[in-house]
Amino acid sequence: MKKLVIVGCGQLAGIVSDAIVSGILPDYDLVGVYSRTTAKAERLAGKMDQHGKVCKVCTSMEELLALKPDYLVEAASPAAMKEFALPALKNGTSVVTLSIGALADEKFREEVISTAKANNTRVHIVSGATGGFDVLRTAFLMGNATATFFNEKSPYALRGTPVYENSLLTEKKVVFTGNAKEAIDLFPTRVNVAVAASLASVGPEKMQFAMQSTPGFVGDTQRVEIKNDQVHAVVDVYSATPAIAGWSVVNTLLNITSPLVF
Ligand SMILES: NC(=O)C1=CN([C@@H]2O[C@H](COP(=O)(O)OP(=O)(O)OC[C@H]3O[C@@H](n4cnc5c(N)ncnc54)[C@H](O)[C@@H]3O)[C@@H](O)[C@H]2O)C=CC1
Ligand SMILES: O=C([O-])CC(=O)C(=O)O
Repeated sequence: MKKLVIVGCGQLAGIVSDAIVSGILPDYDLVGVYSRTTAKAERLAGKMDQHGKVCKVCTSMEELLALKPDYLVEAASPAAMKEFALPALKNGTSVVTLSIGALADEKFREEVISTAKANNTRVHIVSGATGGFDVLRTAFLMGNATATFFNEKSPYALRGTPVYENSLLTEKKVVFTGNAKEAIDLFPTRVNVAVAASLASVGPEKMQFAMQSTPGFVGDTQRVEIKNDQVHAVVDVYSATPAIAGWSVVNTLLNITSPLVF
């Protein structure tokens, strides 16, 4: 059995813990959880307890890592990923991350890579709200690739960001164009998906990114397009809710222990 812990006990973490309870991840014991709001970690651990599973509520990262987990699911935020990835990797704990935006910072990414190598650990980048990383990587490896990313969302999903204005409630507008690095700098918790697709292919600086706000739109469209001399591939995912990102963690955890790897 692999020892698993979760950092960040919100909506997506709940999908992972439900998968454990329902027996979809039989190779994992969820031994500990940690969240900034301890009540959320207690709620998640309480659910495990109801199903006869012992899961410790930790009040610090040190306490969580002292459980010597094999895998840590990061479902908190890119800021949390920046804070916790290196201590986890040094602890012998591999990281499965949703907050891939943290890795757009090249210096941090290089530190993560060297720390993982030195400690025989790995960072697993989940497909999140998109997918097709196999075809993106393959087309990139063939050479001469260019790639673009398009995200469509509701104006309500942009409240609290620098691009929000009331006119978005009635007018369709492309609110941002730039590269994936610039996008995550402007929307630090909302475009992890674009950074992930860029790391699988042309890199954060070379992935062209556009975000469109559409009145009345529900959910998200994430469309990645890659072209080289021979290949033109489009990965176009619409999702009514962010649940797909939580399920992509379940998929990655399954792949880690499966004899057949996708
Ligand atoms: N790769 C992808 O396609 C996607 C990635 N995400 C990422 O997944 C993360 C989790 O998403 P949700 O579950 O919807 O968010 P949420 O807001 O429901 O849950 C996040 C939880 O983490 C906790 N948290 C935040 N910072 C923390 C810290 N430094 N230490 C400990 N706990 C901390 C919060 O208190 C909260 O309980 C998001 O922040 C985002 O970065 C979300 C959607 C798609
Ligand atoms: O727009 C979305 O739903 C994807 C998202 O939150 C992210 O990539 O962080």
